[in-house]
Amino acid sequence: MVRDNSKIPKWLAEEDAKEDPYSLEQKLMDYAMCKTKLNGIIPKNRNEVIKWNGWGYNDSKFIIKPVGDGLVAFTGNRYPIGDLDLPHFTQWVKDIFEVDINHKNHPAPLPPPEAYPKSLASQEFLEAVDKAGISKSLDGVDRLVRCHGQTLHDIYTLRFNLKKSIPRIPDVVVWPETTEHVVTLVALAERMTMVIIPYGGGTSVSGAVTCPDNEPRPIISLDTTQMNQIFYVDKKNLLISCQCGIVGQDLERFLQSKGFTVGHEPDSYEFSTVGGWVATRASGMKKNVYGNIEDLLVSATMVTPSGILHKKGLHPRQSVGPDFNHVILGSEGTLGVVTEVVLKIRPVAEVRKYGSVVFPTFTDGVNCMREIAKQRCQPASIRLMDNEQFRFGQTLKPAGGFFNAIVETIKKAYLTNVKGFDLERICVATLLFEGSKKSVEQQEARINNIVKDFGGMPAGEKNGERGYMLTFVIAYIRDIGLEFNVVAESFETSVPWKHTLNLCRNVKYVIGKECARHKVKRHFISHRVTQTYDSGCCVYFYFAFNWQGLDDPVGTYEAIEAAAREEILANQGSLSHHHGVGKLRARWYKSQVSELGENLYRQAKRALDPNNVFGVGNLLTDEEPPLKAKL
Ligand SMILES: Cc1cc2nc3c(=O)[nH]c(=O)nc-3n(C[C@H](O)[C@H](O)[C@H](O)COP(=O)(O)OP(=O)(O)OC[C@H]3O[C@@H](n4cnc5c(N)ncnc54)[C@H](O)[C@@H]3O)c2cc1C
Repeated sequence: MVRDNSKIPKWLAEEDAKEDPYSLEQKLMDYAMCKTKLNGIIPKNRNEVIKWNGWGYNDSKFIIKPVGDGLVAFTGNRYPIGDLDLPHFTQWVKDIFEVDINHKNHPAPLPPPEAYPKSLASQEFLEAVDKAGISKSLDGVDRLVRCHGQTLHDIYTLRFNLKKSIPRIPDVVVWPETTEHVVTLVALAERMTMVIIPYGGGTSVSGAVTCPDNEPRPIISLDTTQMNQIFYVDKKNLLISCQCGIVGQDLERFLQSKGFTVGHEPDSYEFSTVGGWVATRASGMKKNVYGNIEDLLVSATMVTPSGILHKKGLHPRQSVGPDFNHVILGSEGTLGVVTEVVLKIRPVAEVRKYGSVVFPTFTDGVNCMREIAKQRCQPASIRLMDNEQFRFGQTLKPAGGFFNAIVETIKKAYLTNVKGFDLERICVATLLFEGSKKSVEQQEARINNIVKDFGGMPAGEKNGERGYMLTFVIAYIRDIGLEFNVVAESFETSVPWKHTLNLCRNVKYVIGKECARHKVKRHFISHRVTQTYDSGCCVYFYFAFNWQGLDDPVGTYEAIEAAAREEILANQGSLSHHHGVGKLRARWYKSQVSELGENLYRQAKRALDPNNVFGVGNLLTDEEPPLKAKL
């Protein structure tokens, strides 16, 4: 950590310490402590730490050990299932997908240096970047690892299609460190007819950071990860001011060491950035206590080709016309670069406690979630898995039951007092409580009471903790699936309570029907309710299939997911609760916001970015003049 104590802001020095119980001296000390550039988890050479063609840390992955008929294990020691053999999971994979573990698809290696397309960036641009003191790279690998996010399409292309051709990759990568650097880059791009794609953690699952195939202009990948400075922590007003490239886990590590938290934990928070959260309208698992990103964002600075969009002051609320934070939120890299933000913080909770609850059926579980939301007593996080996901989760334990398996808990209870729990029908909610000891106890008691009314029963703390751990590990499964002919992806929506059960049932039905139509022999579809609100919830689907016998696995997957999305919309679900629109869902954008709404967005784009410097191609399916590339 490098400390910079030199610039204490004027406003802070000028404040009247006498009238303020939080003394000026203390403030100055806090400020000095906080003006900090973090040593972030993502280095410039991101592929040294993170997989370039898959999810997560290089040292963490599912592998098949040559034991017997093949045994799945998870490597590394970052997660609780690290370095463990997973015989139940091995069997599950064989049973569900009928995979042949002896037939492995080997992913393509990184192409050699001469294989990358020549950069289209002009000498004039490169010299201007050097002159401004901004770090840059023309290296093929640096460019390749930033041409994509985490969609199935992206990862499949990198693993299996590179041998045929290299997709459109950025022409140059730049690492600005300040808002001034970004202003310079945007001005250069505007003057030299270039495109900028802001690149944070690259965890997008909507195609939002993927380079548009047909972009003829030079593409700059503006990597924000070196913009990772904390400006200050304001303990009195409970705010943090920082740059946009800070990765979630770095932000939390820093803040928690000072006794605070933002509390925003999307499942990708190990790698996603603050700027990415704002640009995609992210939602964290603990939103019930801390809020979604739109609740946490007090102020944002966005550099656009037309100037800097930034609203004055750090007011708790304003009635000053439409809130332009909401033009920045969800802009998906199409309007400018978010360079700095002020977010709300909270003191770290005294107690963090997990829990789990079993229900006889998913319907009981959803009805209970609805009641808990109605009474507004949701813990920090509450998630309800369907039976398929519950059974799948059970397989991710080593032989001999290292974990306190939920099945054991239920069996014991079944034998003693609860009759009628069918392991083929039950569903499980995992809970995470945060707060004071007393408030957590009260919340838990209240929830357990409601749960009883819906035929549910508590299933222990360990099972809950395990459920949350699995959230992070599940993301690693797709990579090994791809090696054995299984494609997998998730998609999500938000839906009013009264349509939730129908939506879940109908989407599963449509997926089954579409799989049959596309001659998919073995598939897996599962859902969970991940967020709850007064008026509805977020439903998150996992879908995977064995692609044996199919010519175009990704095309087939996309066709089936599109049918599922149509069904979601027909069942009053939204286009997205938190993944965003990107390129994947752009075809439905107009239908969701109305023609006038889409036109309003286009006019905002024209006002902020008239020459389409931020021509990443999200939200809109076309690029009408004047958004069309000008060459
Ligand atoms: C395993 C996994 C789990 C996930 N779980 C969640 C979840 O629980 N909740 C959730 O909300 N999302 C989740 N996501 C989706 C994704 O992590 C979020 O969309 C996240 O907010 C993206 O942040 P990022 O820094 O990785 O952005 P990137 O992927 O780098 O970029 C996403 C978009 O934001 C733009 N962008 C990035 N930074 C800036 C900036 N500074 N200024 C302007 N535009 C910018 C990009 O141009 C792009 O359009 C998950 C994804 C994965 C792969």
